[in-house]
Amino acid sequence: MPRRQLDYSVYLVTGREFLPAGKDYYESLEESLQGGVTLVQVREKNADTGEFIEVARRTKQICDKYNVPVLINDRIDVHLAVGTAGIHIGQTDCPLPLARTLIGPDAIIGLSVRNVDECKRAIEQSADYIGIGSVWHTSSKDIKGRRCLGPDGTGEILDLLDGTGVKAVAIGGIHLPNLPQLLHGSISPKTSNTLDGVAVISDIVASQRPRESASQLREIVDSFKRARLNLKGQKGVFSIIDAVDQAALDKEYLVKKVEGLMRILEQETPLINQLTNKVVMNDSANVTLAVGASPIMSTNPRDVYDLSPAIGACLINFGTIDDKEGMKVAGRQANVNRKPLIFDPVAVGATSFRRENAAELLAHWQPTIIKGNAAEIGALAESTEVASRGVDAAGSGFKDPAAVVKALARKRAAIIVLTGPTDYISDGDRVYKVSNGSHFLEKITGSGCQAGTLIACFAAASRISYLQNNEPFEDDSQLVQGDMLVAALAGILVYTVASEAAAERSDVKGPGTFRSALIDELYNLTPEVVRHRAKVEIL
Ligand SMILES: Cc1ncc(COP(=O)(O)OP(=O)(O)O)c(N)n1
Ligand SMILES: Cc1nc(C(=O)O)sc1CCOP(=O)(O)O
Repeated sequence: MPRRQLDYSVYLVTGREFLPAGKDYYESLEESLQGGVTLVQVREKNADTGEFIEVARRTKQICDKYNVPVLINDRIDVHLAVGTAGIHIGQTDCPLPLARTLIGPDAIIGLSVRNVDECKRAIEQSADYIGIGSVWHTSSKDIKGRRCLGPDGTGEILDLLDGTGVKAVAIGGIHLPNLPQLLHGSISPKTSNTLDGVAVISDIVASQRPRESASQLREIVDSFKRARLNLKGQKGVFSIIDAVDQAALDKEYLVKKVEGLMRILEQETPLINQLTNKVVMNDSANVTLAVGASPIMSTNPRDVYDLSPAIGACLINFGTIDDKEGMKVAGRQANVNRKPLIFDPVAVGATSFRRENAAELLAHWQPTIIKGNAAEIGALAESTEVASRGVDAAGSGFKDPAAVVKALARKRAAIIVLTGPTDYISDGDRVYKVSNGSHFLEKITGSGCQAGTLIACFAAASRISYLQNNEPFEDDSQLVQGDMLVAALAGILVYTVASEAAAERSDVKGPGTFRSALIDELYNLTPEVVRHRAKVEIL
């Protein structure tokens, strides 16, 4: 007979040592169950056996009232003494096959997994579920010397579970503000497998109001699961929001969408916060104004925190990486406030310093759109193709650029924009190819950065368009609202079409005059010109 199925959605791991002063453990437990905790693990690191059994017994008594199963951390004897649903064991605890022999076929066994190899073993040994961790830094356990997996590392492990029946929760540093980031960022790149739930200690146990803490986590997990059910079969990361009939998805449809976004920018003037490099700051602010949006270049951590609710989108361009703390706060708050977050990882492959900083930022927040040239996208995709071929000016640097952007979009759960003489944009499902542009773009500094700025402007417009026109779609768990694939296309198309118009002007004699003409052409660009010139292919 198959073992009973548990609901892993919000998995409370207990920790009496983390209770706020004056809060009783059993009272906190009961409140968290009322908030919607679906599974409880009794974890006692300092109690002797008698005390552990007593705590587990009373915990089970309370959980039984709410029909919530209880598992025991590490101790098979305590599980047997209390008659709980099963155990959770770590890599250095009783080996799983032996534990299975001792506790019988009906009990649940969960196993901690820190990497792909441990996950393979857990599957071979028929674990019921795995606890993947630590996702982020945690103060609830000493994880010194261990690399935090981040959402993407979690997703790599989830890929192995698809079709195995083994369930998965993530653990370590999970709190309400980073939960949507984790759920989306861990969608597995190859199979689109997702977490079955999240395991937390401090977010609930250390709370003065565990009922509210549990219920807020539960709302987000439930909403995410409902959204994934609605999306069955769709692999794109953000196509969800503005899901369109595939038959309607032609160039005509896309250009019409871009035109609509251009009008919204002019009417609504969204504020775009740009943490960008010193070389391009002035031009980035000017192109923002030229398309109708409003620039602000704030980097101070306190300031970006306060600004976040008011902005339409946030751009993080880490050209000179002077303001990492501000970048961390701005990106995290963009996630928390569900604002589009555009990441331009300038020269990320060039030095280990840049690679490490990009990894740190990407573990801290979830970008909506990542824009880069071939070398940058190659570095993020961990591809050696561009480095070994050299970025040739006539191509993208990749043999199959469409496949690269598609795979990276799935890996990072973000829209990927690969810029170059031809631009490629993907959400992991669809790929758009844009062949507009001018050779002058390579002759001015910061053209890629300006493209990133315009993508941020149109992402803000797309969000506004969604809020004006659409029924809310599982808002609790969505990282952003609006069609971000079309937004990325709009940013690229408007920029490259304006560059063509600028290059054709008789007063443009070289890069200097081109630079000014480009701002003028962006300012004067009409939807009709975009329609007329657009060279967009749907691959
Ligand atoms: C759900 C879940 N996942 C992982 C762990 C960690 O277990 P373990 O590796 O045994 O470490 P300790 O909890 O014993 O410190 C867990 N407890 N629960
Ligand atoms: C018990 C535990 N195990 C981890 C692992 O990585 O295996 S992290 C962790 C602590 C989780 O606590 P919090 O939710 O407060 O971060």
